[in-house]
Amino acid sequence: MQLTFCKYQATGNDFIMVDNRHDFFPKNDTKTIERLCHRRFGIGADGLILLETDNSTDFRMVYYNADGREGSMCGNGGRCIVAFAKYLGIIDTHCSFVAFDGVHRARISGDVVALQMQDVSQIHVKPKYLFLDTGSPHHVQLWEDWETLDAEKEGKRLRYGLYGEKGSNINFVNPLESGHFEVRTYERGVESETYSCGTGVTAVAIAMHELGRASGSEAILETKGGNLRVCFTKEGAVYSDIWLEGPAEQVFKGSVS
Ligand SMILES: N[C@H](CCC[C@H](N)C(=O)O)C(=O)O
Repeated sequence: MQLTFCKYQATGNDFIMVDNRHDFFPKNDTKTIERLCHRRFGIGADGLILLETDNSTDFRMVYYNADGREGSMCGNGGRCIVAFAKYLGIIDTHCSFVAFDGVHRARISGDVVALQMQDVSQIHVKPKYLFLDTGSPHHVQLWEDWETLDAEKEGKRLRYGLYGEKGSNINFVNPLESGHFEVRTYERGVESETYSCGTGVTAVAIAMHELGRASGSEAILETKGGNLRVCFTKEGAVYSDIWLEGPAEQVFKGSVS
């Protein structure tokens, strides 16, 4: 298979982007997707994303984790595909697209993409952590010994220990000054720590607000790959108008056979 692709990154969360509007991509070939994402044997990426046609929105996003399996929503990937759609000339500055968890609106200005996430109403608050779904499942836990945190080891332990085979993404949080949080994320499907996770920082912003650690309706999340901004409104128990904003850029183009 001759495959042309573009490589994108958003705060260090990186993706292989493929224009699949002609429906040529072997979507059930888990092994090929895994190999393309492999950092030694392939292009290297945290995930692979297909841009496809959709009848009622500007395009469809199909997201695969680096293990080759179709994942749930990806916030950073969602921001990258908006930049890709702009590059392909499909959209201008505003768009809507459909993904795993429904329709998203987005806007792009320079290299900054803001993406609207689905409303969140179910938040499980446990004594040591919170669990919520922001398009993907997320465990959010405050972590005290930040400097010595082994996110890879602890993430794997919680991902399998608490959530079994289906798993969850695991976020560790270090509160900084008001409304600012440092976040490290272990991603299921990649099965390691990534530089940043969009649905993850969205979950962290909401979880911190829920715990009363972020009084306003905005949070700045500092990840290994840079800063992201999440804003939202809360009415009753529902978080709505949730926007995830930050940089997303094309890194290179290429082809593989
Ligand atoms: N990196 C992604 C999250 C992918 C979620 C994926 N790991 C799964 O649970 O299927 C993001 O920016 O939101």
